[in-house]
Amino acid sequence: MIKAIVAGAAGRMGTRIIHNILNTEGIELAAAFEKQGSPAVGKDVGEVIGHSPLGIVIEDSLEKVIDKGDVIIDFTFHEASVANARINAKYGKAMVIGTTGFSKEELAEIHELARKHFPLVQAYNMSLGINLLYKLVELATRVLGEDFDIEIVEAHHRMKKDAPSGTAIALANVIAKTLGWDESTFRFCREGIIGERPKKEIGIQTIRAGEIVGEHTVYFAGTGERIELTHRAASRDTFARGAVKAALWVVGKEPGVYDMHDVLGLK
Ligand SMILES: NC(=O)C1=CN([C@@H]2O[C@H](COP(=O)(O)OP(=O)(O)OC[C@H]3O[C@@H](n4cnc5c(N)ncnc54)[C@H](OP(=O)(O)O)[C@@H]3O)[C@@H](O)[C@H]2O)C=CC1
Ligand SMILES: O=C(O)C1=N[C@H](C(=O)O)C[C@H](O)C1
Repeated sequence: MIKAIVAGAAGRMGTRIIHNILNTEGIELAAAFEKQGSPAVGKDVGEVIGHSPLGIVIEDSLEKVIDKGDVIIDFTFHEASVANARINAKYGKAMVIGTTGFSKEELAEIHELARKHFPLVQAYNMSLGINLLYKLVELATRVLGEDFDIEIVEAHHRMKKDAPSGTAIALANVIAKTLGWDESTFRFCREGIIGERPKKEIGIQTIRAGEIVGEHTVYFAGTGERIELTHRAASRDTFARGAVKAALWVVGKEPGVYDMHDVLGLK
């Protein structure tokens, strides 16, 4: 039985990840923690996530619980995930990180720590559908190439702290890599007299509204025709299921950086 430690246990994703762990064979909740000072600290995790009591109290740091688990599942905040990866480098537990909003330096540090000290699944989107969408977008980009204008639109709930979404950035990276372009072609917003659209540009636009769980559309617009590839997440359980699958997969792997394509056998 794999023992999981959940970071950000009272958060939107942490809550759904714990429910999914409780409903999945082969994995159990060993511990949960939250940010220092969170009202959830000291409470039974079951009470916090809307479940019957589980006999596990939410702690306020990874260090206090890390000995109890085989894998840490972290969907928190960029700085918190970096701090947790640093702590875990001393223990070598498997890790699943779904957090978004990292700077390049932060992500590079997490990957470097993982390559040396622990197996890590890191992905900005753990749903099966989005991971298939990456493949479909790669194919469409290859076929339609530079003749079509490519734009990404992402929409999320009003509580989301980072923009654009990690998934939108990942989609832009798939497109850029396929075309042999780099990040200088990413165009994050437009305003004013912007002139005609350059050919070598990937637009990335953000909507923040209400309770939208997560939507991504990639437009391929050419002369006389347009293709739109859209993924809509209807519930956070789609991401949580992926995270639990990743946790089951990553325990026992060699130190290194893996993604959901490894987990889902899409490589
Ligand atoms: N990869 C994927 O498939 C998905 C990724 N995400 C990403 O996951 C992250 C979390 O999203 P979401 O659950 O909506 O956000 P929430 O803000 O609801 O949850 C994050 C939780 O982590 C807590 N937290 C912050 N710092 C720490 C810390 N140092 N130690 C422990 N807990 C901490 C927060 O506490 P407090 O509120 O007190 O700050 C909060 O309870 C985001 O980056 C989001 O983009 C989301 C969905 C899917
Ligand atoms: O914050 C969210 O909610 C989500 N964040 C991820 C991202 O930034 O790509 C994935 C998902 O769309 C939900």
